[in-house]
Amino acid sequence: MFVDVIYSQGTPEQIEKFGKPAANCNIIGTYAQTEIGHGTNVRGIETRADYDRATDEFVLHTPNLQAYKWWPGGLGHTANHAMVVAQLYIDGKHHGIQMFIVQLRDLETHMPLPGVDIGEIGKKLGMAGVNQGFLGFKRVRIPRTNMLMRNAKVLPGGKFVQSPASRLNYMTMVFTRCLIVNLSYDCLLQAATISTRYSAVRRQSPINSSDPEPQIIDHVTQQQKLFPEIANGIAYRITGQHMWELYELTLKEIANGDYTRMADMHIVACALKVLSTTDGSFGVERLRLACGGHGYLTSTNFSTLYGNVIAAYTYEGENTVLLLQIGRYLVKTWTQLTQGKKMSPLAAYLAEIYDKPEIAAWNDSRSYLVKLLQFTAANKTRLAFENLTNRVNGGQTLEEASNNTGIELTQAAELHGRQFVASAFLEQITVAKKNQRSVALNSVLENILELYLVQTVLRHMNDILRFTPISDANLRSLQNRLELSLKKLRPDAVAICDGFDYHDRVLNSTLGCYDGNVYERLFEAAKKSPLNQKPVPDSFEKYLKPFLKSNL
Ligand SMILES: CCCCCCCCCCCCC/C=C/C(=O)SCCNC(=O)CCNC(=O)[C@H](O)C(C)(C)COP(=O)(O)OP(=O)(O)OC[C@H]1O[C@@H](n2cnc3c(N)ncnc32)[C@H](O)[C@@H]1OP(=O)(O)O
Ligand SMILES: Cc1cc2nc3c(=O)[nH]c(=O)nc-3n(C[C@H](O)[C@H](O)[C@H](O)COP(=O)(O)OP(=O)(O)OC[C@H]3O[C@@H](n4cnc5c(N)ncnc54)[C@H](O)[C@@H]3O)c2cc1C
Repeated sequence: MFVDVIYSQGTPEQIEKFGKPAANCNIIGTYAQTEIGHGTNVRGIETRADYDRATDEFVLHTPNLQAYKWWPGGLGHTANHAMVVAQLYIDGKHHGIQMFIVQLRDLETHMPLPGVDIGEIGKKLGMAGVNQGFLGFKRVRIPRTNMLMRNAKVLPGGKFVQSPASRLNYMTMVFTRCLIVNLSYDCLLQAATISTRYSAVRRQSPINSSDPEPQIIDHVTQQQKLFPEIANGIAYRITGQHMWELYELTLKEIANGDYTRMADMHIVACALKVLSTTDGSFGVERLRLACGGHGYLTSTNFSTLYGNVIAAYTYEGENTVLLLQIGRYLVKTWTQLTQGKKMSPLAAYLAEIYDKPEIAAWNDSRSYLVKLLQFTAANKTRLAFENLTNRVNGGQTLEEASNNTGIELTQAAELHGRQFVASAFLEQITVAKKNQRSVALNSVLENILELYLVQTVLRHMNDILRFTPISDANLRSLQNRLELSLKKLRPDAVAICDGFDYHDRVLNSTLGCYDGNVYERLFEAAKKSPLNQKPVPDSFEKYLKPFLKSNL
């Protein structure tokens, strides 16, 4: 984030002075925005940067404990620089949040510089490899030229020049949200590889009592735990590529002074970050649970994967807050529809359904499943819009009405995200089929798409049933399609996971190794336990023996 924000929002001189050394790891920076008192509400942060005209410097100051930077990765003991997000004041006048490059530690001794109070924030649920830190400033001075000034500027003498687009300084958060989609599917597909390989090795509970114990992967309920997660991970891998293409296009247009795509890019990044971390977190846990007791051992590495992905549910925009951002966008879009305004491509489906508010008769096509999700998302948006409007008409401010409509707004937002992923996945697979020479690969990918769409529609059936005339026969056909797609995926499941090509060292799991020797690896890992280094632990003489002899 430190490198990205300099390259995307720094001047050429700042890129030369800080960006290149940071990219080369000659300096190590962190992105210090969150404070102990504020994370979501960026505009509420309290660290100050006051411009001193006499010395042409900024004075960075932490006015109180709540203003201490808290959480930035690497800040505790690794970084020697930080991109500090602070409120800018010139002659006491507030000019919003800006970004300031601050050196924190001596480059030779790594000692904190004068006025810098810095340290580590303590043990976490996961991400043991990252030292999160705290940071307080006592009137630390930095040159004026250390404020990122590609967009907003402070000229010598203190004249402030406004950024051409107010949210440009949020673009690094958008970039990181896109990165997090990669992180989420990566964790999910690693967990799917571990759990699928283990399910092909583990034998348990004969299906016919006269038969030998089958591989647990042949229990259909086990397939229902594993295969939808493989489909989810591939869905985010493929739609994530589409998201990155949008991101690169947005950057190109920003470089040409065109900021119009930023709003849609923000919403796409919010949607995919929320859905991929939500599905990634619950998917890793479901895959762990699919391994029975052994899944509870840390040697399986599920806890590391879970710790990594569940953190991303919160950081870079807590998921509920990002859903509310999408909800805000949906209400704004629906308002524009009532005013007859033109829609951007991201909202084209809303315009289509607004103009033609009935859904076509059921058919078994995959595109119909996408239509079901779009129709439901549009009607959830309509309902939220109507209830919010009634609240405003009843005298509430727009903000109060939005808060009171928050539940429906987040539900509409999730469905907006689901239809985005479903339609992008369908589109990408359709394109891939045309370009693909391998018929076998086509049928595997098509079956994964089928599984993804059917399970997503079944997951949201309570909302779909509210707005569409789905019959019992239609529901039965969906259940049959689910069971058929699981059955079709069964012979390819292990090969698909092998195709993700995770090395044993990366999976780092006693259950997920390529050779499938799980019991030997479980036992080998147990033997390495410190508690097994001698037959009688020290605690026997110290505690257990006196306990056994005592008369409680
Ligand atoms: C093998 C693969 C490996 C990959 C490895 C990848 C690893 C990745 C690891 C990443 C590690 C990251 C570690 C974590 C870092 C952090 O957490 S950094 C801190 C992150 N903090 C946040 O994200 C804070 C979240 N809060 C916000 O973003 C904002 O406060 C808000 C919620 C968006 C609200 O902002 P505010 O300024 O109050 O705006 P609003 O009043 O709500 O809306 C005003 C308009 O602005 C529009 N808008 C908001 N944000 C953006 C944006 N980013 N871009 C464009 N536009 C934006 C918003 O839509 C409103 O528009 P209108 O409705 O038209 O007015
Ligand atoms: C592992 C990890 C690494 C991190 N790394 C960094 C980093 O490198 N740099 C950095 O700057 N920060 C970092 N963060 C901080 C992270 O960005 C914040 O934790 C995150 O933005 C959430 O803010 P918060 O913690 O203040 O939670 P809060 O915003 O206080 O959220 C608490 C609850 O309040 C709710 N809430 C908040 N606002 C609203 C609203 N408007 N409407 C409805 N509900 C709301 C939330 O939904 C949530 O349920 C990291 C955090 C973690 C966990």
